[in-house]
Amino acid sequence: MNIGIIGTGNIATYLLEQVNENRMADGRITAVFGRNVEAGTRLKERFGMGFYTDLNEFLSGSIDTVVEAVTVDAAQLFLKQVLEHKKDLIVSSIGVFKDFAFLDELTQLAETNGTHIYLPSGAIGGLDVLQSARALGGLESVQLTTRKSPMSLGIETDREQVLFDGTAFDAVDEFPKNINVALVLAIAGIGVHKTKVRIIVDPNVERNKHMIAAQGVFGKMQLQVENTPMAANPKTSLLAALSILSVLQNKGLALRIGN
Ligand SMILES: NC(=O)C1=CN([C@@H]2O[C@H](COP(=O)(O)OP(=O)(O)OC[C@H]3O[C@@H](n4cnc5c(N)ncnc54)[C@H](O)[C@@H]3O)[C@@H](O)[C@H]2O)C=CC1
Ligand SMILES: O=C([O-])CC(=O)C(=O)O
Repeated sequence: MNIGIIGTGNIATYLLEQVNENRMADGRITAVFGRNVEAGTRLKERFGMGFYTDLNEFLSGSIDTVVEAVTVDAAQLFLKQVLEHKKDLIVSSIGVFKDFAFLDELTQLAETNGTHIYLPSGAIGGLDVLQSARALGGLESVQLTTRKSPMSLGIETDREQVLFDGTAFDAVDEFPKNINVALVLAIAGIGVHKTKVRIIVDPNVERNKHMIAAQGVFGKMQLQVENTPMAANPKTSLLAALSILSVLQNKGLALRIGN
């Protein structure tokens, strides 16, 4: 598998280390697309992949799978072209699908072109439970409570405070770099308007905590993950980068675990 990455930041660098240096997936990152020439050149010198600032040139090469690791706004610009070039697509900035019509459009494009879109579980879990629970439409409520340090949220405060209490739809606009997990929950569960989100800044926590509570005909679920923030970008949890690596490791295997 020849892998391409869109982005030259924290997740991109982590994947280059794990895949190209440590050989932790059956494939190689052969191309990176980005706008930061200095960062791209540094990555090229260290990991030996091609670096492109022209998306068309990047997508015209021999890559078969593309990992998006930029931002919600940038993902909006690039994702469609990836599928038009008949590449499989793994998305990090899931907030880009706040408008489900865009996800539907991309899904149809993937179907037409015989490719696949992967939405990794990112910094959370429990997506298998939500999908099973909604299989016959009986999932009634999903609530995410995210608790992060001021540093992880990129703000300064010395007191615990609820920063946001509302729907996943509105959370994405206010916290686009922190709440991709709300969107993947909404997609796996009951949608952006019914999925409820609370974001709390807490100077007493070091880890990025996500508590998911769901209820329905199936019963109840409560799941809490306490994530190690990544050194290069504490807004991002290590588990999010690991979940992309896991998609790369499992891609194409005969055995699938979970639904
Ligand atoms: N699904 C999930 O659970 C999680 C998703 N994420 C998301 O993953 C994405 C990547 O995260 P990190 O690597 O930690 O972020 P980062 O901030 O370290 O890297 C983002 C990169 O995007 C590049 N970029 C921004 N706009 C661009 C544009 N228009 N064209 C080209 N490049 C552009 C920046 O130069 C930077 O290199 C972010 O959107 C983040 O919010 C992060 C954590 C969890
Ligand atoms: O990494 C995390 O803990 C969650 C996050 O930033 C996101 O969902 O965007």
